Amino acid sequence: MELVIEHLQKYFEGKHVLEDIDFRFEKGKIYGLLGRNGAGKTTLFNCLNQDLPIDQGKFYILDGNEQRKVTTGDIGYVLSTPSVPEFLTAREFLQFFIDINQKDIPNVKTVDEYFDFMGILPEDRDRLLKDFSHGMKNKMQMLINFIYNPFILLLDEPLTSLDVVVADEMKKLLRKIKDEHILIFSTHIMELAVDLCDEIVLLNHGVLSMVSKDELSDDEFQEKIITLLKDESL
Ligand SMILES: Nc1ncnc2c1ncn2[C@@H]1O[C@H](COP(=O)(O)OP(=O)(O)OP(=O)(O)O)[C@@H](O)[C@H]1O
Repeated sequence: MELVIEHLQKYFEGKHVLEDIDFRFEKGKIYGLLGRNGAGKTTLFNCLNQDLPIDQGKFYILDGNEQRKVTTGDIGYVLSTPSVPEFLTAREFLQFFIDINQKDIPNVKTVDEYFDFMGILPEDRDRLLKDFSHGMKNKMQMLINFIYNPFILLLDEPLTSLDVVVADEMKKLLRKIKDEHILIFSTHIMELAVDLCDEIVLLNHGVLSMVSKDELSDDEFQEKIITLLKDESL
């Protein structure tokens, strides 16, 4: 299965942010999306998640020879600024999420099993989410996405605010689930992208392009990416 994007364009008040996104994301891979500040990574995610209307082009899922629309159930989106209902406790939020999505969640576990899985401490489980740190809110967001298990997961700088232990667990988890998913991961941390991702994709001047690693070492590959981003910004 593939996520196919054809000639997608997005403007904001005359600013042409996404000029011609034409790309195929394949199941079974983690894609690292790199681009300079303001390149349009979040805008692309918002378009794919159908939070923003696109101005031109289309995107769809290709399953064998069958094309089908991307539905909201196909996509999970972990935002860089986590958005959680602050007036609920972690337990209330998770229970509510499970209740309303029960029919779409295979092998539902107990709320505490999910908290254990995500490393959310017992003393935090009944606290209001408004008192959670940025990283803890991020963990809650990641958790509901892992539970819902959408085919495509868009991750907008998700590991940046997690502590090193959780970030490492998340990396392992992403590697574990990648065979059945398309994972697109935006980050400014080059080492993370090179370490975690199967493919590096650059967004620059409104266009996506894949960077081939060839026979390069990790260090040489990182140099190549920086050079490309610098050159293309001229
Ligand atoms: N709702 C909006 N209205 C107007 N302009 C917007 C809107 N959202 C984004 N933009 C503009 O689109 C461009 C791309 O923004 P976007 O947030 O997608 O970039 P990014 O690659 O995610 O950046 P960063 O790496 O800094 O987070 C920027 O110039 C931004 O100002």
